[in-house]
Amino acid sequence: MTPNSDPTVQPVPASVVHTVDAADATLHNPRRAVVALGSNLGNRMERLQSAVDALADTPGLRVKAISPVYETEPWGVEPGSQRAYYNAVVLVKTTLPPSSLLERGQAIEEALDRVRGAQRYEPRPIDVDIVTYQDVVSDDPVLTLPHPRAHERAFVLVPWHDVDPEAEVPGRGAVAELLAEVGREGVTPRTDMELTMPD
Ligand SMILES: Nc1ncnc2c1ncn2[C@@H]1O[C@H](COP(=O)(O)OP(=O)(O)OP(=O)(O)O)[C@@H](O)[C@H]1O
Ligand SMILES: Nc1nc2c(c(=O)[nH]1)N=C(CO)CN2
Repeated sequence: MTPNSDPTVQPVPASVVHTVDAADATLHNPRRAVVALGSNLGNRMERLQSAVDALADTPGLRVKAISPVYETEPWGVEPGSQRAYYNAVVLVKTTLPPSSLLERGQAIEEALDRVRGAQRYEPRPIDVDIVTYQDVVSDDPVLTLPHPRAHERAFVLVPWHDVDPEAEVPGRGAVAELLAEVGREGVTPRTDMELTMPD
């Protein structure tokens, strides 16, 4: 049969070819993302591990590294007003676009009993923040990249530096340098605890 002899076969518009090719490229081209986890309500370690398990269980996402766990002083609230957080950072590779990664993080928060209160920085059983997605820089308030406060948070920089000492915060500089500026105060390693990669 000659290419156009079947009248039911329509030519594929160039825009569709382009979109499909782009999606295909994404499938073969996973992106690096950094996800920060925090918990200061309920069983903090159990929540962090459940969040790691749920991330690892996400189609199109692979967990590449899990940082040590740190016990950290609550940031951004009156000293002594909240229980300490446990924090960790997870490096992932994913074919999900940034918006889907954010949605997945929020679905994990909900599944682990996170209820959004009226006040900022309320205690929470789990927080899943997208710290970076490849080198993307965006000021969209729904998903700001890199996370707008990550560069000033020792509870993010310390565990991130452990798993990727060469890391950079796009537009802000090297994690090692940012960490030297911020310092490690209030961020204590919990060497008695370890998050594990699910089987
Ligand atoms: N990089 C990001 N990661 C996660 N959420 C983000 C990001 N950028 C913007 N957001 C938006 O921030 C909103 C509030 O998120 P959340 O309640 O987790 O904030 P928070 O953890 O209390 O504070 P912070 O953002 O300072 O860590 C979310 O609904 C989300 O749309
Ligand atoms: N130590 C610590 N402090 C915080 C944290 C956190 O994860 N760790 N998360 C916050 C809101 O995202 C506010 N303050």
